[in-house]
Amino acid sequence: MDLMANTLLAAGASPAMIHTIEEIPDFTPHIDGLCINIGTLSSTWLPSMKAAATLANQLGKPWVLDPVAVSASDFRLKSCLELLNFKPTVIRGNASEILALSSASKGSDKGVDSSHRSTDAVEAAKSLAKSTGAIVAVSGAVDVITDGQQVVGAHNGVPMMQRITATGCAVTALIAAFLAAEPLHALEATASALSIFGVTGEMGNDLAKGPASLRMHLIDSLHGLDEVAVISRVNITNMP
Ligand SMILES: Nc1ncnc2c1ncn2[C@@H]1O[C@H](COP(=O)(O)OP(=O)(O)OP(=O)(O)O)[C@@H](O)[C@H]1O
Ligand SMILES: Cc1ncsc1CCO
Ligand SMILES: [Mg+2]
Repeated sequence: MDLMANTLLAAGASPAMIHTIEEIPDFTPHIDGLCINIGTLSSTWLPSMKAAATLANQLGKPWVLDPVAVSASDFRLKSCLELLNFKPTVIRGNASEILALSSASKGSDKGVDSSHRSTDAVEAAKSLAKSTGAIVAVSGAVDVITDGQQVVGAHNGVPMMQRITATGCAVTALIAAFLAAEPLHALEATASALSIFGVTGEMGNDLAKGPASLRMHLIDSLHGLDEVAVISRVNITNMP
């Protein structure tokens, strides 16, 4: 939650981290985008997630689902499948998560980190996009983004981003912010958020000594990002 909120602030967005069901009706009308993350799922938070998604849909606001460790327990898998009925605009997960969600099955994965490559989840991502109507993004060395037909790759980032917890959660939150700015262009917003986050990882890595200082320099790089760095570094391609 810390990294997610600070990533959003560095990008110029205005985060609020809300869990209590009593607060959903008061907070949700103020949103421009919603991020639902099941990382620390509980049986009391799930109804709040459904209530927030319902309101976002009624308000015509985009929302993003992060299916953290979806295949690690029956409760997570069932909860995620239920959340899909609330029509997320975008689903962003690592390859293991997208493979499991697409096949609606529990895997052999041990937890929140991926044991698959994003490029091995392209067909699963396309299938999930087609069955849900969502844009599906698979993070990894190449971030893969698809609407079920078109597939694009965002090639920025550094491997050490995997050594900081919640970089995936943070980029999902950034996708929500980009969707809030470009609600009619969900695929472009998603690819841009992933690419920009990767660029700030690259810039941060140039200054970092390890994961802890990368975390700090990544946030600083996002805060200080300018058009020159974006234009010279962003690397998004069509994938066959
Ligand atoms: N090998 C890599 N090379 C470059 N960038 C990477 C690599 N692996 C991950 N990334 C980047 O790190 C970020 C997090 O992606 P990752 O796939 O690790 O998410 P995740 O498993 O959901 O993370 P978490 O659960 O810790 O939030 C993304 O921006 C992704 O592009
Ligand atoms: C480590 C961890 N545990 C639940 S959520 C989370 C952050 C990475 O997904
Ligand atoms: Mg994750």
